[in-house]
Amino acid sequence: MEALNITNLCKTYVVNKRSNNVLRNVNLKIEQGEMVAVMGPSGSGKTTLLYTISGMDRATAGSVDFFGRELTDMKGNEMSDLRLREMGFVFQQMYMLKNLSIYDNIVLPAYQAQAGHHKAGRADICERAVMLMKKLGISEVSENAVNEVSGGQLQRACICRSLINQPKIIFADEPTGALNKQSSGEVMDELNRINHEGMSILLVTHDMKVASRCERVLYIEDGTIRDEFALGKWDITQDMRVRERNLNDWLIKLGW
Ligand SMILES: Nc1ncnc2c1ncn2[C@@H]1O[C@H](COP(=O)(O)OP(=O)(O)OP(=O)(O)O)[C@@H](O)[C@H]1O
Repeated sequence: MEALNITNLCKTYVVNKRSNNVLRNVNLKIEQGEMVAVMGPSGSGKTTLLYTISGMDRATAGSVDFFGRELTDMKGNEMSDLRLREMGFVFQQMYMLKNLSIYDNIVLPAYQAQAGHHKAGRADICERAVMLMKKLGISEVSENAVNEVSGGQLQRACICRSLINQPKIIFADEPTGALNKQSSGEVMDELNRINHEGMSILLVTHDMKVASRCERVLYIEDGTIRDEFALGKWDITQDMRVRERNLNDWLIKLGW
């Protein structure tokens, strides 16, 4: 089944009466369980694509079918609700609330999703958070404040937060952009693991190492998908250097 079917997606920003056609007729399908990277030059529209697909920005034209539902004509509150319950987000700037512990940050979206309902589900939420923190190796910092953990731990906490409502897809915008090489590798190990468990992931990156762990890489230029490269699903037995080399050769041909 397709997680996303995007047809003729356009996004135009108007600033000081000047139009900037940032996305121009983007067509794209993402299968359920796929892990896809978006690369391309700075300003080519990568983040805009992620924001427009996920309804954080309104599309100017075109269609976004998300598991059989059209998103572009959804009302604002309906869209926010769907984002909260069915989409997970991981950003370069981690946007954690500084006055809350790591645990409280992780459970917050689940409490939001429960607002108006009775509190019986709180034990479930706690169980899910504990399980996720264990899985991502951050149990020991669960009560720490946001400024008392490393960048890698913080990003792993953000991944826990993105998963707390059991979404259908994860959107990640430069998830390793603020991390050193080792933490970046650890965060990607987790995203790969989550993907192997069936989660669909669409991520934006400038980093070839990150993209080479994805199944498919899209190259966006001037707001259109110029080309794509199928790497196949990564598994631990494959030589990452070969994937990186193949991806690098393709990117060089595109003038990256
Ligand atoms: N909210 C906005 N209002 C007006 N213009 C915007 C807005 N967001 C992005 N843009 C413009 O859209 C274009 C694409 O921006 P976008 O952030 O999508 O590029 P990108 O490919 O993600 O770039 P980078 O790799 O540098 O992060 C740029 O020209 C940018 O100035």
